[in-house]
Amino acid sequence: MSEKLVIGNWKMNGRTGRNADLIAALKALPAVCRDGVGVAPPAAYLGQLGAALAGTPLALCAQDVSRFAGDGAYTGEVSAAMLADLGVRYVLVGHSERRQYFGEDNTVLADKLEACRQSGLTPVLCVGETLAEREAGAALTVIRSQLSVLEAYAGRALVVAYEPVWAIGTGKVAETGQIEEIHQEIKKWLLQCGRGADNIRVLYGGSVKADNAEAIFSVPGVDGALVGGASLDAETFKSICNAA
Ligand SMILES: O=C[C@H](O)COP(=O)(O)O
Repeated sequence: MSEKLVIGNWKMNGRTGRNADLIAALKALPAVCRDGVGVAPPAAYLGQLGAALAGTPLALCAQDVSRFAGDGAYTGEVSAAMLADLGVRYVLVGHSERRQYFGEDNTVLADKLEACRQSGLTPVLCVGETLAEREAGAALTVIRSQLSVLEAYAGRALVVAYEPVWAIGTGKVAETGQIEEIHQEIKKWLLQCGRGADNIRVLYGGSVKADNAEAIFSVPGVDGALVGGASLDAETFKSICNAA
């Protein structure tokens, strides 16, 4: 896709005052940039950001969603319907930190994808290999297995994010050749599954910073970025958005 999408994933960071400053700075981005920019705050701040972003082209995103679609006795959970009610457009599904710390597997993720579909949310399915898997030559096998959850996903709206686990928060960005290879493979897989890969953005994530964003965005097949740490600094995130 030609128009890039950049999502800032704040992870478990933020306080009301700091959030307001960050959003005020992002609202000052040129309109052409704001169209393809999303912010994923912790669930606790979705209401604050929803109000702050209302009427702007900046997209409200969620970092996670409950696998349970209906209201009910699921203490601590936030449903897709609630996210939609708050104005959320994109939801991260299967981020490597959810897979690592919360044991999320394809069974759980299939439910989350379906919950997103039912509420009209666009899931951002995150895939990526660990360093051990890459060194064992298993990167593509792992990614294909993670993508296989899409075989049961009936929704049309979809974004995929390739995030090599070894590049997340480490400062070690994947080489452009590695990024291009995996993005092309993901698109090929999507096509083989009968999905129009031209309509599905594939983002890169993992140590995207102001000084490497332009090179990453120029890699064929890269349709945007999922940015973690660098999205917490307004000026850095703005530089990344401008590079897109
Ligand atoms: O969701 C974002 C990714 O985990 C990348 O994080 P990072 O930019 O801090 O490496």
